[in-house]
Parts: sequence; C-alpha cells; structure tokens
Amino acid sequence: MLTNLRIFAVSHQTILSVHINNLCCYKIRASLKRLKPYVLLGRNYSSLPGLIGNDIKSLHSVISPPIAKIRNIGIMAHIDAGKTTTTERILYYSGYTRSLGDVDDGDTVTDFMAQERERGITIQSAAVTFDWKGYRVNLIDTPGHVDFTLEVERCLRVLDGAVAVFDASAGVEAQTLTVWRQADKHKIPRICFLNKMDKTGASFKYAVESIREKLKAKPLLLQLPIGEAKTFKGLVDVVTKEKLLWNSNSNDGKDFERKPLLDVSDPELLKETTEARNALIEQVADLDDEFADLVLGEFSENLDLLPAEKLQNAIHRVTLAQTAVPVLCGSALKNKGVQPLLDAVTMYLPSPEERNYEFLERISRLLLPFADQHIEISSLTAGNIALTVGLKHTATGDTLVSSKSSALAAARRAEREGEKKHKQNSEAERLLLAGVEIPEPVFFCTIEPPSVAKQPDLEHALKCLQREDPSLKVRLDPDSGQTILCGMGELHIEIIHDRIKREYGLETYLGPLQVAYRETILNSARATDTLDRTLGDKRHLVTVEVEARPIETSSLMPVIEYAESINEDLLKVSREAIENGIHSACLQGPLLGSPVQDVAITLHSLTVHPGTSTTMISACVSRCVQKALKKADKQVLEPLMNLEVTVARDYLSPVLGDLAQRRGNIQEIQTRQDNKVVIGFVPLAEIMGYSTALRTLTSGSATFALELSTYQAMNPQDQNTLLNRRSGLT
Ligand SMILES: Nc1nc2c(ncn2[C@@H]2O[C@H](COP(=O)(O)OP(=O)(O)OP(=O)(O)O)[C@@H](O)[C@H]2O)c(=O)[nH]1
Repeated sequence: MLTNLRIFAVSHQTILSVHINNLCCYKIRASLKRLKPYVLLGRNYSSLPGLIGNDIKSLHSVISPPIAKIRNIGIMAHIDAGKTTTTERILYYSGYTRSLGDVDDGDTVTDFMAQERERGITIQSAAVTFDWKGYRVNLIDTPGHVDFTLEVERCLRVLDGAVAVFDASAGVEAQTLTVWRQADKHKIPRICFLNKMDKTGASFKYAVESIREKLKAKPLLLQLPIGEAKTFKGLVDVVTKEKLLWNSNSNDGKDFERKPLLDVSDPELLKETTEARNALIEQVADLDDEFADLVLGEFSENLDLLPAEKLQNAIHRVTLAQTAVPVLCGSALKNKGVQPLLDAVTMYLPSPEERNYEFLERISRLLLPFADQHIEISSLTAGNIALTVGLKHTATGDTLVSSKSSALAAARRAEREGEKKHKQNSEAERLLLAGVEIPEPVFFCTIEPPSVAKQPDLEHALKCLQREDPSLKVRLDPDSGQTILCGMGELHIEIIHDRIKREYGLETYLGPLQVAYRETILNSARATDTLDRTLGDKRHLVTVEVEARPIETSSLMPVIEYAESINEDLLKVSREAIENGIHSACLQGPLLGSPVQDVAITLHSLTVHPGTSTTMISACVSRCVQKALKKADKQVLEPLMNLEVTVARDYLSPVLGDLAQRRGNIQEIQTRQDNKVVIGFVPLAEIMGYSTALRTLTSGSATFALELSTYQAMNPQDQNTLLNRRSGLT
C-alpha cells in the first residue's frame, strides 16, 4: 500500500547542488528533464517497512545499516570492458531490478542520460544503493572513455573500495592503467574482475600476467575458471575448494550450483585447486604477519585444515593494506560469476570505518539515490552516500561541513591525533576531502547562441554545466568577443553541445574544433614601457622594466621575481597589480595568442607617479611583459598524446602507415592473442577524427585509447605551416 507516498517534480535548475560525493545530481537532472516522477517519503521511518510493498523492493534498504556493513564502491575499467553490463547483473541479482538491462539494447539502469543510452557508453557516474546478504552497497559506475577522466577522478575520491573490470581477452588496457594510477593516488583498495571469460581469445592466465606486469600488482587468485572462451561454464572457489556451475538452462544465471570438489568426481580439478590454494596461502602469509603465525603454527602440518574464514580475513587485511589484489573471473554477459563477485565485495573491500574518514555534514534536505527514484530521509549515518538539493555555491570538489568552527575543531582534533600516531598517517586522517585534480583541456571551439537575445541563456547553461564538470572551461575571446568552450576531447565538446540543446532547449552553433596550443620563449629578452595618461585632473604615470626568460621546470604559471632595487614600500602596495598584469600578459602569447608556459618574469624597475591607480600599473606591466615576450625567440608547444591502438594482425601495416603520416612516433608493438597493440605518441592535431579513419582502415576491427602525455616543441617546419595557416597565408 503506497498511499503515504507523494510524487513530486522539481524544476531542473534547483537540482544543481552537491553533497559529499557530487555524483548523483546530474542523474536527477537528466531524469527530471525526462519528467520522471520522484518518490518522496515522509519523515517517519519507523513505519517504513510496513509501507513498502514488494513493488519497491529496494526501498527496504533505506533503514541505515551499521557502518561496518556499508560498502562504498566504484567500478572502474577500460572502455567496453563491461562495467555497465556487470553493474546491471549486480543490480539484478541483488533484487534491485526486476529484469536484466542490456547495454546493447540501451535499457540499462545506470546509463540513463539520453546520450549514454544512444551511444552505449557511460559518461557520468551513476550511484545506486542496494543490499547484498545484509550489507548495504553504494555502487558508483564510472565512465571509461578518456574524455571523461575527471568524472572518474571525482568518483574515486569518495570511494572506500573499487572493482576493476577487465576484458579477459585483452588484459590490462590503456585506460585501466590511468584509472589504476588514480586509484593508487587515492589509496583505494581494489579487487579485479576478469570479465568476458566466454569471449573468443579470453585467457585467465594472460590477463593475470598483465595485472602483474603492467599494474605492478600482486594478484591473489581466489578463483580458477572452469573452461575458457566457448567452453567457459563456471568457476572454482580456491579459498573454499568448491565448484560453482551455472545451469545452462537458466536464462538469467540466478541459480547456480555450489559443491565441494571431491576426489571421486573431480580428481584433476581438486589437485589443481589444492595447489592454487597452497600457493595463495603462502602468498598471503608473506604479506600478513598475523596470518603467517597461523600458517606456521597451528596449521603448518596440514594446510587443508586451515579454515576458509581465517584465509578470508587475512585476504581482507591484505586488500586493505593494498599489498595485493584479489582476482576473480566470470562473464557478466553470460550471467556467470557475478554473485561470487558481490560476495567478494562485501568480504574483502573495507567499510567506511576502516578507511578512517569522518564527515560532519548537516544538510537541510537529504535524498537517497535509487537511480530513477530519490527518497527523502531525515538523517544518514557516516559512510553513506546521499544527495542534497538547493545549494547555490557548492561546486564539484567542495567539502560541506555544518559550521566553520566545527570544521576547525575537527581539523585540530585530526591534526592532534595525526601527531600522536605517525606523521605519515595524518594525511589519511585529514578531515577535508582532497579536491579533484582538473585536467587541462586540450581542445577548444567557439560557441554561439541562436540569437543575441539568447546569449544570457547560453551563459546560464554554461555556468551550470561548469559547476558540475570543472574539466569544461569557458572563456571570452578578448578580440572577437566570442564565447570559447574548452574541453577534454571531441566527444566531450559534442556531449556538452548536445546537453545544452536537450536540457536547456538552446540550439547553439559550434565553430571548428581547434587544438589548444601553448607557447614558450627560447632566450631572455628585456623591455621597458611607460604609460602616461591623464584622466580628469589626475595624472597616471608608470614606468617599468621587465625581463622574460625561459625556465627548465614545466609550469603553466609564470615564475615572478623582483630585483633588489625595487622599493619595498612601493612593492607592498602594488604587488597584486603587478602580478595580475604579468599573469594576464602570459595568457596570450605573441605567436598564436595561446598561454605562455615555462617562463620567469623579473621586474627590474618600477616608478609610479603619486596618485596612479593600480589598474594603470597592471596595464603597463602587462604591456611591457608582452613586449619582452615578443622580442624573444618564440616556440609553439603542441599537446602530445599517448596512443594505444589494438588492431587485428592483418591490419597492422595500414595502421602503421597511417600513423607515420600523422607524425606518430611508435614506441612498441605488442602481441595480444591474435591482435597487435601499437603503443606510441602522436600530436593531438594529427589525431582529430581518428576514430572514423581507423574504422575505415581496419573495417571496424581496431580500438584505440588516447591520453595527454605532455606539451612538446613543434619542429620549425610544422610550426611555420601552422603559423601560416593561422594568419591565412596558406
Ligand atoms: N562476450 C562478452 N561480452 C560482454 C561481456 N560483458 C559485456 N560485454 C559486451 O561488451 C560491450 C561493452 O559492455 P559495457 O557493459 O557497455 O561496457 P562498459 O565498460 O560499461 O563501457 P563504457 O560505459 O563505454 O565504459 C557490450 O557490447 C557488451 O554486450 C561478457 O562478459 N562477455
């Protein structure tokens, strides 16, 4: 009986606020735009179980579980490894959904932005909450496409653990490496799931080796596959020495058989499993002293007697310490191996308590996310993930606290505790969540509203989009007055364009996509400048002398130095104006108007007539710095990308030939089953539209991943071609 439930809808602009995790707001907004109804519950939860019929099964998990029973986990992987399919299976087996969603049919729960369903990829992270065997799991599905790295980073910082999903036929792929490094940075315990064991070319051994070699991680083999590729039909649980077989007549994989391995029925498999278990025990004992004591003492005579639970506890500790990673396998698509994966999530990944985070947040309205539904709750225990609405100034990366004084008190307490323990622990115990690292956008293009009257609407839409996605930058071109969008890739900008249309009803026009170049100088140059202006009866007079010189360290911000002769008092009052002037000059280099990097600016002299405004000082310094930059020998820097192309053997030559024409620099060609993996560098300018070209060259059989490596100097010939093209000479 659901009479106490109310349905409400909110205008999408009010849903821009974010809570601890920032993750779910987009989803609300995307759904609201599609006018989905939202379920709002009253505040008295004592009667909740009675209220909820079996129709809304997942609402039972509204009741807060003890913190030890909470798991905040993310799923991360290379594009197309099967994250979304795995998530869908998880939701189905946990009883959260009633039918199996399919990415290929576009009806998954977590990929619910319209573009995601249409393109079959994950762009924004979806958070869903479900229960599994008495545990509350908050699960965040993260995007795999390189353009959306920031979204992944934003998720990782609130996770207590993660499941890394791999395509068992490909092993560790480029994007997995990037995400793995991010997870290392945030010290997130992980387990690995080797998915697609049913696929032709799937190899458990190969995938495990690539985890060892490429991720430099110690894999703990908790399962062995029974069969591979077409013959894959189940798994062996190495810890418990049981055989798990999925009934081939069952469509959804819900039912499977778990039987102890017996000498009479499976002598070979039992032998292999015993060997794997002994190896696992040895490996864990090497990493965990408490377990080593057990193994060397009580159970040294017969490891078979060592209870599975003791081994599981030790694996949990080792996973938490991140000295090794449990490895499991299965096939999400063929509905095999997902339930044991869920068991492993609850068994081996930590609770928020074990991760030592503390939250203080007190917010007026809290909502629990259930993908397409959001339920208002009165309170939430630490470690959970929730949404809040109506905040006006909070942006991605912020930490919310109830008051400044409580934040200060908690920070002081954390510091004291940090001092009491080890110094190196204090970072983990820091109260404030670290902000997200925002990657520099490498592409830009102009964006225009359908009419001048719509410019304010466009500005509003861009402001909202930027608050949720700091990797999107918007600036105004000072010369043309046009609005410029800067993003992470072609797809990123295309999606933003699409969202402005769908969510804000604005048909905008994009200019051609351009590469974000940078500039630097190759030698030192000095310049002097004087600004003398009389405004009303006030004379503004400034004279400056500056020197610009190249520096070795890679820095987008100019290093600012002052000569000793500069008057201290004058510097005190005008330092901010001087630095503003220098920064604004370095934003627009003399060659292409691109940001200038790797330079130091020294102020050699400064004279200011009394009464001169700081704005005039800024303007004079800026003009003088630009003069100096212009005098020096200049160099264009272009974004250089790491490229990894996986291609069938037969198509290797055309791919290599094409990359040579794109100024590609091949570092290595690896063999991966029947495929070749080409690893190298290529300038971003040459790789625009590459997905279409690659598809044509290889009849659609190749995939590729791109990641910004660095900014490199262009050779003189390429630089001349670019400059001539920009000035309209060619
Ligand atoms: N053979 C096989 N194919 C699978 C399996 N799991 C997923 N796939 C297929 O792989 C493709 C990609 O699956 P997704 O679940 O969308 O992968 P994803 O990692 O979420 O992709 P992004 O959201 O774009 O990062 C789809 O065509 C799936 O049907 C599996 O276990 N076996």
